[in-house]
Amino acid sequence: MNELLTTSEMSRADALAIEAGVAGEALMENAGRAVAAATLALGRGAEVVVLCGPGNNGGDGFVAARHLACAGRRVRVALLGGRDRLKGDAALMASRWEGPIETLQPDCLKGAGVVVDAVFGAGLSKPIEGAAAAVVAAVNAMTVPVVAVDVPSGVDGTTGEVRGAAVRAARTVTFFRLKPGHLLMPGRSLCGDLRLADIGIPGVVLDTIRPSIRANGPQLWRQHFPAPQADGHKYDRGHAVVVSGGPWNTGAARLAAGAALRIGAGLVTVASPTAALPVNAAHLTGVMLTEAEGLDGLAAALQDSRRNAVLLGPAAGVGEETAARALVALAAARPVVLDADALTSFAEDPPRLFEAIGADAGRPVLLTPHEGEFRRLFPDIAEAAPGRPERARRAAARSGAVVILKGADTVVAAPDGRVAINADAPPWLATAGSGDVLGGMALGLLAQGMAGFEAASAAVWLHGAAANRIGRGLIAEDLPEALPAILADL
Ligand SMILES: NC(=O)C1=CN([C@@H]2O[C@H](COP(=O)(O)OP(=O)(O)OC[C@H]3O[C@@H](n4cnc5c(N)ncnc54)[C@H](OP(=O)(O)O)[C@@H]3O)[C@@H](O)[C@H]2O)[C@@H](O)CC1
Ligand SMILES: Nc1ncnc2c1ncn2[C@@H]1O[C@H](COP(=O)(O)OP(=O)(O)O)[C@@H](O)[C@H]1O
Ligand SMILES: [K+]
Repeated sequence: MNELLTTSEMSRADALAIEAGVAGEALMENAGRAVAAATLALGRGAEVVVLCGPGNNGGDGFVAARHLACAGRRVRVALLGGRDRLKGDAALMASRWEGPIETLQPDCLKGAGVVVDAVFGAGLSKPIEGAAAAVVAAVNAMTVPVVAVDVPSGVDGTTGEVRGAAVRAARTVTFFRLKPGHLLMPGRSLCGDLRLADIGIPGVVLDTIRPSIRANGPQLWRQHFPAPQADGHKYDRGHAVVVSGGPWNTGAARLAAGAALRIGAGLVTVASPTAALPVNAAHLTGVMLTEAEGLDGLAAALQDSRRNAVLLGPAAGVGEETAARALVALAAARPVVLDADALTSFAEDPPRLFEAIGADAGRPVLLTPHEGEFRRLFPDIAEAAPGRPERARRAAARSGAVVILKGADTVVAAPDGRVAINADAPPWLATAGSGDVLGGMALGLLAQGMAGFEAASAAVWLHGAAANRIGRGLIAEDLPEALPAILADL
């Protein structure tokens, strides 16, 4: 059930269900009935105003209106555009609505105690303007609960972006499977409480559609998650290496190293420039320390093949020195996580990085950019691709790396096209050093042999889960400490 369907995949699901013998009319009837059921308890008997658009979303609205009226609610219906524009099942459902149909405009909302928003759903094809925009503004100025049908009108179901204007709903009822736009920002913040209704589309249609986007959660990677063996040795759980910045910039590497150890790497070593050895030594206990001065020093530290995964970037400094170190790490035939300054250091010449990744396509490389770092490495993709999942997917395909595009709605994409969207992280996770901890968590999972996409998705989810457990007041140092309880629950 963690598949997410783009709007075009959803219309394919609809068509395949109809091909398999389910009546389109029945799908719409079930959808509208589910909306009515989700609306009935709201507004304590107050009048419901159902706002219908010219397509099938409006058709669902007509069905909901009929069921609400049958259940004894006072209901008014307003339609955008003439009734003669309605086609197919939507026209049929409008004909089954026995009450009057008003013209959609802000005045229709007078006296409403609950609003059902059935203006636009999956068929949103352009920015909302004119009369529809005026109604959206009027709805959002009210304090009554709004139930959105499929998506809040104005939210793009595939990208979560607002086109022109969008309704802010208290509840959203969608059908068959969630859509990416329910989890991506700002869409997620406009949906309110999300409900998923079964409308009779058989699950087997997914075998044909093969959706590539999923909601991130343990279902996606639990079976790949490393479990310590009773007779295991610490070396069986990998030896992760985190490259430290200079003497004034060492904290980020230690945060990452602590997270790698907490998530189960058998050993973790900070590889430090000579001048930073004393400060690192003064702070490290379970994490080990080794000298890695300059490029030769790093290459020498990575000679030991038991050191089987490397993270570079946190507080590394932007410039040629860091870019060259990243190339040394990538040349050493083991999983690599590149974060922060290691990404920005390739802003002048991103293909140089992608070539080095491509030189050994067999091992996983993770890139962990936030939006700003992403734009520096993939400026054209950031400009042109519609929505964060597509941006991350194109970046992964181009770079050959798993891309973790960080934010409130972190997206993980693999070069083979798989995408996971994370929707559970709380806003207090945005705090100094939290990205370094995420890099360390991903590193620790790679060191334990987890595959790239699964390691990245698991790290992102556990990072958010740790933040939820800690609550407000979180600082980055707390995140690794919260992991044991979450791992125990997995
Ligand atoms: N698929 C399924 O399994 C099921 C789907 N179901 C329901 O169907 C919904 C999708 O229906 P849909 O495809 O008819 O699209 P919908 O959202 O009603 O809008 C299309 C109309 O709006 C118009 N329009 C668009 N944007 C506009 C704008 N900015 N400003 C002005 N006009 C604009 C657009 O005009 P056009 O683009 O043609 O010019 C067209 O007339 C889906 O969300 C779900 O609720 C359920 O019944 C159960 C089964
Ligand atoms: N509004 C938000 N809600 C939830 N998580 C967020 C939000 N904003 C940022 N994050 C997360 O916080 C972390 C910040 O990482 P990053 O940008 O690298 O910051 P830093 O460099 O300070 O560590 C990322 O994991 C990101 O996904
Ligand atoms: K809607």
